[in-house]
Amino acid sequence: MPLPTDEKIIALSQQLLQQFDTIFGLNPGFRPAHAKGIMLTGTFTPSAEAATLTKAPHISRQSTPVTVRFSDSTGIPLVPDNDPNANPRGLAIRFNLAEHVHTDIVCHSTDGFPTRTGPEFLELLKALATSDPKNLAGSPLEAFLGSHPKALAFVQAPKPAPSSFARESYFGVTAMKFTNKDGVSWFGRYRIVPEAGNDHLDDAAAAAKDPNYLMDEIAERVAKGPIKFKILVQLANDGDVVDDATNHWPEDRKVVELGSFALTALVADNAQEQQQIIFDPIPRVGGIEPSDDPLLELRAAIYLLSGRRRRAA
Ligand code: HEM
Repeated sequence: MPLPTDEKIIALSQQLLQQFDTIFGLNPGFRPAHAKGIMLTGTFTPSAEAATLTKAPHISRQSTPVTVRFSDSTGIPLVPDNDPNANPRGLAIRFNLAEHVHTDIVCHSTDGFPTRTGPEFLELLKALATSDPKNLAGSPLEAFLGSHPKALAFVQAPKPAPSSFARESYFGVTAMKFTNKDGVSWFGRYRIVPEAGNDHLDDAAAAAKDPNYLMDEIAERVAKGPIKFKILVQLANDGDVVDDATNHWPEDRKVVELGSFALTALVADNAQEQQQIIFDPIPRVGGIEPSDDPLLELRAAIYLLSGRRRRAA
């Protein structure tokens, strides 16, 4: 996971990290976003049709060990799981191909993102830091959302709390370019879908939950049996915009099943492993390349810089 050499990306990454620190405070050893989480291990099995889409190594093997991290939003390590700001939830998946060789998927539970670029996202964070969410009239946040309809749509999109991390769907949001062994390529976006089905709580039911209900529930669930998800890829048609995380493709687009994974255990030394692992939004594996979406290289730099800081804490 190399750091980009582009100094503008590094400078913007540092500014974004600083802005998260301003909003959530400094919490050494924790992530500045998606701070509260839990890690599990399991196995990925490719589908029969996956090889038509990509020649990636985890698709040509019978199975691959995976490590996943479920998380709440915000940079607050003790955010209550039933705090409305804990949405969207995060899911990061690592396919362990060999010792120190891996490829990741990083996704969250809302299908989209508020801004197309990093500088715009920084503007949004700055507006957030200088506005009172309970009194938006005349605030910088109101001005930003008023002039950025996609950001407004993201903020207004329903984000109900799930009854379990295992009853939520997660979206890759940024498109990837998949290439099969014949050299044929498609752009696609990941969708991670729970075998148990989606199940969301209404506000009253969420408010009545324990502040640690999601972390506790997933530990209890995995002790009883495997937790399964399908990994799907929604494919772009020719002409669809493939470099803009705020742009949705119509629901009639073809969806291919890449495979499924079953989680079977909690990671031992969970807190220590969470501090160590740094997920990478860029796949860095043959057969799956990043699209030109400007968020990808920026996020790869930020997650690495942030992860180094976390490890050193
Ligand atoms: C400019 C856009 C974005 C910025 C600045 C940003 C920032 C961050 C930062 C600073 C972290 C902590 C990384 C670490 O310390 O390891 C993080 C983690 C995370 N982000 Fe983003 N993010 C962005 C876009 C996205 C998008 C589009 C998604 C969903 C597709 C997403 C999902 C996640 C998830 C799931 C994690 C937790 C990963 C883990 O468990 O280690 N982020 N983000």
